[in-house]
Amino acid sequence: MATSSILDLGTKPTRSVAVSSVKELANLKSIPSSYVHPTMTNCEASDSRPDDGSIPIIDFSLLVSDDPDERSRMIEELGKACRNWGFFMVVNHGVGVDLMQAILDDCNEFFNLTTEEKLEFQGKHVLDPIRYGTSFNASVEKSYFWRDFLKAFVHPLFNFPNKPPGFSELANEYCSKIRRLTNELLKGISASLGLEPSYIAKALNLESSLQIFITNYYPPCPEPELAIGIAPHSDHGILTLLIQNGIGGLQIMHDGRWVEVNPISNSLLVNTGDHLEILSNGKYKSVLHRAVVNNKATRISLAVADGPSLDAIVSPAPELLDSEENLAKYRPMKYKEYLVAQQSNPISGKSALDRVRI
Ligand SMILES: O=C(O)CCC(=O)C(=O)O
Ligand SMILES: [Fe+2]
Repeated sequence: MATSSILDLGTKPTRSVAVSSVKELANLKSIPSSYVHPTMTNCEASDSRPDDGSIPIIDFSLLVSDDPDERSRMIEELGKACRNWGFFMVVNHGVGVDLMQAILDDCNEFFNLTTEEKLEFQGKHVLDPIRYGTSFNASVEKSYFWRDFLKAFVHPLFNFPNKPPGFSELANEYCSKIRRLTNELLKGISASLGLEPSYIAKALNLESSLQIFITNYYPPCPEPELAIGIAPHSDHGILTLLIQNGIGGLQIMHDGRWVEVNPISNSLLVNTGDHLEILSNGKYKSVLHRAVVNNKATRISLAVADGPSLDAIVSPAPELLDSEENLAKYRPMKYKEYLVAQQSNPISGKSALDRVRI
């Protein structure tokens, strides 16, 4: 058994307890001290407000409609959502409800495999194409997240665990649909920036886009107010499309406050990533988000993140720059290097972007 995801819990008795997943901790009465998260003990930073219905909603069927007026209206809405929120819900997206339910069921089945079976998929390096693990990057973290995860690079090459039976086939189907949807959303987003619809796809070489399947497992936590499922961060790619098993927990930062996301049923939740911020020269900022935990029910989420090709060197679109008011705010960097840096360090807000910020 490799040591990288065996956590030393720092419990009071001197003998430390090693676990390879939080699923194994779900029966505790209190959380080990190593799971008390600093962002949660600071009341001001942990305070959140309910979603009051103001999160933008994008009707995908209108974005691809034959009616040019409907399309322009949705492109405008998409631009506003990216500029003001970095987050929106997509409805009428054409990804079947049955498929969404089935893939979430399979994610649950994966986490129900024995520890030994799951550890077969434990990656050792952040670029390993399949990685099962716990927390975020347990080898560099001081306090752990109440979260187990499976990450798989599913495009341009499809890598996936071979169990439970049928999971891989279903994931392939789901991720292809999400990729098509993402590409259409990016056409609209390009247009909303005043660029050719295919601009982003060409600039970031999306034919070989890195698509990552990330499923998160947050079991009930005995002291949810002290622990965090995943600490505040932005995603490194362009867009992430997320679904969940009906249990809430995702929060996004908006106007300086955490907003609890209450998804419209069967919608897909979309957030903008760091590489859209870089390409748009800061017009569309990546959104800070986090997942909180509860003491009642297991939450499962599935985030499918699309990013540039690993070899793409990304910089602000020259069409959005000039020599006066719109100087470049980010330095060019190869996506692969950005990804390794972000994933190798403890997660910390939007600190990965600081490496390229001018
Ligand atoms: O579980 C969630 O709602 C958020 C997960 C997330 O932010 C991530 O996997 O990057
Ligand atoms: Fe995220």
